[in-house]
Amino acid sequence: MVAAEESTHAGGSDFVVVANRLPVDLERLADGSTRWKRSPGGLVTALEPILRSNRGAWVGWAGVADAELDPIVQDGLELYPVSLSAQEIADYYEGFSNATLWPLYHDVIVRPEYRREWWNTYVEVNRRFAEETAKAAAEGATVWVQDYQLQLVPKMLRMLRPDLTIGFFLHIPFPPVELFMQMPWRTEIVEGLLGADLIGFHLPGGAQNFLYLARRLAGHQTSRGTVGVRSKLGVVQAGFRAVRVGAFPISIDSGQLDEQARRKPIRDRAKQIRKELGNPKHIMLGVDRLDYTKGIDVRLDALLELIAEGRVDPAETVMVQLATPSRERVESYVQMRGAIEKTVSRINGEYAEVGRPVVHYIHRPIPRDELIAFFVAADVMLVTPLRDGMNLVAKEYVACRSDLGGALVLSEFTGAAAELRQAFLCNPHDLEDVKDKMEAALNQPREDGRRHMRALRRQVLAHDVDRWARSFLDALAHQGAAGPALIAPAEVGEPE
Ligand SMILES: O=P(O)(O)OC[C@H]1O[C@H](O[C@H]2O[C@H](CO)[C@@H](O)[C@H](O)[C@H]2O)[C@H](O)[C@@H](O)[C@@H]1O
Ligand SMILES: Cc1cn([C@@H]2O[C@H](COP(=O)(O)OP(=O)(O)O)[C@@H](O)[C@H]2O)c(=O)[nH]c1=O
Repeated sequence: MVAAEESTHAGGSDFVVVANRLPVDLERLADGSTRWKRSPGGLVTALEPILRSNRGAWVGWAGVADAELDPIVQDGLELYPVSLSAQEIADYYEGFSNATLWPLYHDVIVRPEYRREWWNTYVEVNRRFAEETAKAAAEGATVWVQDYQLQLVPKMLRMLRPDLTIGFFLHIPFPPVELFMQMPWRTEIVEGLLGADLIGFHLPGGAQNFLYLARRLAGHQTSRGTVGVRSKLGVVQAGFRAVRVGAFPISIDSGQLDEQARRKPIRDRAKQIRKELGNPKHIMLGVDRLDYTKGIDVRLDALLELIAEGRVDPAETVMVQLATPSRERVESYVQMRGAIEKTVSRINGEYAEVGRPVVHYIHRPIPRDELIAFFVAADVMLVTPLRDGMNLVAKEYVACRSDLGGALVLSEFTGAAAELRQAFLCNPHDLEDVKDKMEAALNQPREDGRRHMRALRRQVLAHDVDRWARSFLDALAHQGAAGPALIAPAEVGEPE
């Protein structure tokens, strides 16, 4: 860990976001030139508008190896690039972040690998992020550290810069205690997070799990009672410091998306998409990073069986799967891509006609406007993750449907399912349930669909990303002391 004596001088930013990635990736082109492109994933979707409205700075990796870049202002955002070598990307990003933490925190859908060399690099890289942040932040600044790649940064940063107010938000699920206990460096991670003043999770269950671990692994007293949504924060009494723990479900800029989706060029493009797909009766849509957590295989298997059983007619139904490439050098991702592409070929091999595929599969990032047009065009949106922290795509689909058309099939194992109760909720581990919900969504009477979509939209439009950020940052700004009712580590018991 970083020694307090190494303290760096304060920088100029009063509000600093620290995330593994910058909101833009540096792309090296074949002719040797470079350009910036939008980074993948929902974290960037959510945080970019917040940073813009707070006029803050963003510390993160530029997405390529060995890029020694000076701080830059890019499209109005102040960016502080952190350089990673090819070996660090392999050990810290692909290794510890995405082959250890990612599967462990997503219910061990694939087996996490525990390797000391990955852990050592994770510590080193977290230290570098803490040091870069210490340079960027002004005296007394607020720093908001993001996600599982940077769980040690809060403690390291506090040692460097005790003057800062530090928040941490976890964008992926925090696992059940019995799974987290597998982690060889479990105590270091809990203590790393406890360097923050406020730790946020999407759901109360994650916050509750963390409180239990703070008692059991770090030996601290914690508050009693259940954590609420944006209310009833939990407290860990870490020495003289009270660290607060809460649930803050993330969202999207729903008002802006609603407005964009109403524009004529988008609506025209949506009509054109329908036409290009052969004006089928039903369009089903999936939009995901190509990740094994997303359940793309589940929806393809369900479609295959529905067609085979005569419950879906391939002559009048198409599925579009937009799949952004993701973590392509991690072995489990390579395997999953092979399996998904095989199923796409099988469905098309068995049921497509010349010029009329049943599944349209696109494996490249889709520009924002095009994505919105797909949301407007789709009759049924398929969101079937085996586990997902939130899933912004589900909320984006709803925000784009001011026409009250469309239907959402949504896995119960997403954070979004806690809010979007009027969706066709399904258990992705139960293929018959997924099939039933897909069939029901395809055949939903129009008036029922309009009623469901109206209720879904009420939720998404009232709970936007601004509300998420405000509720977290307000709680961070108003630190309170721990109440009298604390549970001592000796009373550790079972997780609530
Ligand atoms: O940076 P990558 O490795 O390419 O991955 C992209 C992002 O994926 C994850 O997103 C999560 O955050 C979303 C917003 O809170 C949430 O809706 C989703 O459920 C999560 O999976 C990851 O957590 C980010 O750090 C990555 O940038
Ligand atoms: C496929 C695709 C997606 N997007 C955008 O990316 C994010 C995804 O966020 P979500 O929370 O659903 O999941 P992860 O963070 O990836 O785990 C969402 O805003 C999509 O609209 C995109 O811009 N382009 C794409 O091709």
